[in-house]
Amino acid sequence: MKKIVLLGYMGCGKSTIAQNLSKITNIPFLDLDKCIEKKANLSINEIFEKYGEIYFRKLEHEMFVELLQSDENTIIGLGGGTPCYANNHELLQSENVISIYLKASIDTLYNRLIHNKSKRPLIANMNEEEMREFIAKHLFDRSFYYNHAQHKLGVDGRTVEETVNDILEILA
Ligand SMILES: Nc1ncnc2c1ncn2[C@@H]1O[C@H](COP(=O)(O)OP(=O)(O)OP(=O)(O)O)[C@@H](O)[C@H]1O
Ligand SMILES: O=C(O)C1=C[C@@H](O)[C@@H](O)[C@H](O)C1
Ligand SMILES: [Mg+2]
Repeated sequence: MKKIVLLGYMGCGKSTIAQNLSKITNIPFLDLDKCIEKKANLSINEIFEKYGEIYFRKLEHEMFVELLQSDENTIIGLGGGTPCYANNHELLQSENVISIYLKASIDTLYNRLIHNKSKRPLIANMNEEEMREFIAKHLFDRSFYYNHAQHKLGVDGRTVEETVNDILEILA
């Protein structure tokens, strides 16, 4: 069964794009962060606070493998860090997977995340200057893993509809 896997940095639009793609294609969408929250019965913030990031990464890997093994066609929106831990980046190239990196610039990410950081524990407590520098360095470190995706789509200046259409072209 095919899995359409969307990946990229926090705020690149994985959840938003996946929801819209799901409506058009009628393929169910599963958000990895939400699946982890449901299984743990805790928010991502609570998992980080109570058990730490390493434990979160373990749950994240297990849930990613579980979602890939289901025998349904699904759209999976990864967490921002998912490809960068365990061997998750290798799973992006599995046979039944179509993986798509939603590639956003530092400016796009900063402008989106500055208004929307409270539910993202890695940046929740940063001021504006710290956040810009953090995103720049972090994106650089993570790009190696994101670039294991089979397809890359630039999302700067693109509307949700345009990006969804770009994905439909990849799937055609
Ligand atoms: N053209 C666009 N495409 C996608 N999202 C957009 C766009 N313009 C604005 N946004 C907004 O960017 C924000 C971040 O998007 P979203 O939460 O989908 O990102 P994410 O990649 O799922 O982040 P996270 O990894 O933290 O879950 C949302 O508030 C969304 O509405
Ligand atoms: O970029 C990251 O490492 C994260 C992104 C979010 O989707 C969550 O998975 C969590 O907040 C960690
Ligand atoms: Mg999301």
